Amino acid sequence: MIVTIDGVAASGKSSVASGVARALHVPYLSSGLLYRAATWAALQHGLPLDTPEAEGPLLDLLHAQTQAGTPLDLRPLPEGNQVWQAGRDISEALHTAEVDAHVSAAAVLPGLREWVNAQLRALTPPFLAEGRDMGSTVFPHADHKFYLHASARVRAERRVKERAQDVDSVEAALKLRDERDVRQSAPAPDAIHIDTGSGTLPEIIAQVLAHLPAPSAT
Ligand SMILES: Nc1ncnc2c1ncn2[C@@H]1O[C@H](COP(=O)(O)OP(=O)(O)O)[C@@H](O)[C@H]1O
Ligand SMILES: Nc1ccn([C@@H]2O[C@H](COP(=O)(O)OP(=O)(O)O)[C@@H](O)[C@H]2O)c(=O)n1
Repeated sequence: MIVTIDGVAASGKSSVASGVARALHVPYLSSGLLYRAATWAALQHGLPLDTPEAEGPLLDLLHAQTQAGTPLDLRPLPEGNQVWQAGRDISEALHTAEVDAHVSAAAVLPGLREWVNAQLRALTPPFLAEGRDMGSTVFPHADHKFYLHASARVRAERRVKERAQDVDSVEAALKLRDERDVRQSAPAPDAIHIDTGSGTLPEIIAQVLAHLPAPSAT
């Protein structure tokens, strides 16, 4: 079984995916964390991301890291995905305002989208996958699809607890990222839409689970 959970920035995708995945005893995959990791690697190496010409050097860097035995390694832990590189957990560095500000530029590069999608499609179901285009593009034949949304203010008020910024600037940054991500963020036509502003996290997880078959006893 494949379940996709897509939605706008800070709509609750990874928290909901984690709760559902734990209830079902299956892994969840955070596609956004891979986009963030590639962006972080580019920033570390001083690679520009804001032009179409950025794609070649970025893919070369990712390829070279793989060849050197130090690839960006997504670990789909149920309590929260991590990315490791060269024996180090780099996950914390991926959720900074700097990565937030550059990731959408990287995510428009078609070669980077292929790099992410190939890694996700190489995995064996059952799993949940969360991001923007999991249900529309990457796993169009998924068994169950969800699309999460909430007002920009609600999302900013939640995210501000994770960033050292004020709520107005977090809201402005979220809206800007939504605009920049609009191309890959169209909901799959068969996705069930859920407003995560209208309930607590356990309630939203229960709402998703109500649409899914009960987990097997084994
Ligand atoms: N009802 C809710 N549904 C989803 N997330 C919620 C809810 N209430 C609070 N949150 C919080 O919102 C924040 C953003 O959620 P997150 O899972 O990081 O979103 P995304 O993966 O879409 O960026 C998290 O701190 C999460 O715990
Ligand atoms: N399937 C996906 C997932 C993320 N992304 C990109 O990766 C960025 C970070 O995604 P994320 O899911 O970690 O972001 P949040 O919603 O958690 O803030 C997004 O702003 C998009 O630019 C994408 O293009 N396609």
